[in-house]
Amino acid sequence: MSEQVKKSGAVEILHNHFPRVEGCDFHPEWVDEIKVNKSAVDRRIASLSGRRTVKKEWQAAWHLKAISCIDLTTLSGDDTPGRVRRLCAKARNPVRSDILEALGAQNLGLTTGAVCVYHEMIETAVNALRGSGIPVAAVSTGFPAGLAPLETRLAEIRASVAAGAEEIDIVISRRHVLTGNWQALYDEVKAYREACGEAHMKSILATGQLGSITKVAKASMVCMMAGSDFIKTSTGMEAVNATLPVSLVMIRMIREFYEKTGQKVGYKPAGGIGTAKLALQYLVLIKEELGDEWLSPNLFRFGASSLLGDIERQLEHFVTGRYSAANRHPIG
Ligand SMILES: O=C[C@H](O)COP(=O)(O)O
Repeated sequence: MSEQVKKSGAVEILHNHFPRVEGCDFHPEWVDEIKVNKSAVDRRIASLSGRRTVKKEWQAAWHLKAISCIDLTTLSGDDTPGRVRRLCAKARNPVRSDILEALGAQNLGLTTGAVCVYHEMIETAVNALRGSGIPVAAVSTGFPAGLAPLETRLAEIRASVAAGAEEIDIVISRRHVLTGNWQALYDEVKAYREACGEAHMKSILATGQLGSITKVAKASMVCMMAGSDFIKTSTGMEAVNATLPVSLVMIRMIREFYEKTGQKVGYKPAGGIGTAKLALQYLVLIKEELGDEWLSPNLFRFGASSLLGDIERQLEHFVTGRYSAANRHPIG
């Protein structure tokens, strides 16, 4: 492995051997005191691209790190066991062996962070990933709208855990945020957490539907109080999904929750993150705002269906000097 790739501590695969977030009692005053200065957020994000450029071996190392943090996702009405098996094969071997060898990274044990599917595909994914240590994440609670009856949503979580999902991505009821009913949001997420048992829970806020970034910040805080292991931006199916400004607001809430409780909550931007360049901007933001500890699959994931293909393409360019067609890097 090249010295820089090695020195960067590019990848550590620690699937799920990480304590659950406990959460805490509901503190309405923590929600009331939250205020977000939108222009300050926009200025901070505008300064991001000019502040740090990562080149050559360092860039390759960051790309490998990004891969280790991907929840490789397929959430489509026409998903088939065959597609899910191909996706799982890619999760096990995310980068072509000739590229890894050229990077000297063939012994890294590189995999994606998880594979993310609908409930019906859990069994296929669990079988295809057996022995790899890669967890299966299942979207749940009536994903993406979350408007099934509460008992149905809770039963879906329990069924997905019983089927072998180690991570459950729940969707919150957006109406609780839009009407400012923070107690109802807390109760809902806490009930989801209980239904998850030992499975890790990621709470999807659907930020593009919450009306304002102040509401995003407040909803983030409530979801963490209720015991979310991760907070996640989007289902990938809203009109607006993950953005850097929204991410800054959410990770500052993660920092604030850590300062208040000592509990480390993970972050998962999802939806529309399809290029290696954008992925690196997210990693820089995490590094600068939360520090290196959060740059690990235990505390950071990308929810993405096509990002891996672009990163592999950039890695191939790094080792060969040539760009290949995107269709030479199929995902599933
Ligand atoms: O959570 C994952 C998203 O649904 C994936 O979104 P994407 O297809 O835009 O990468």
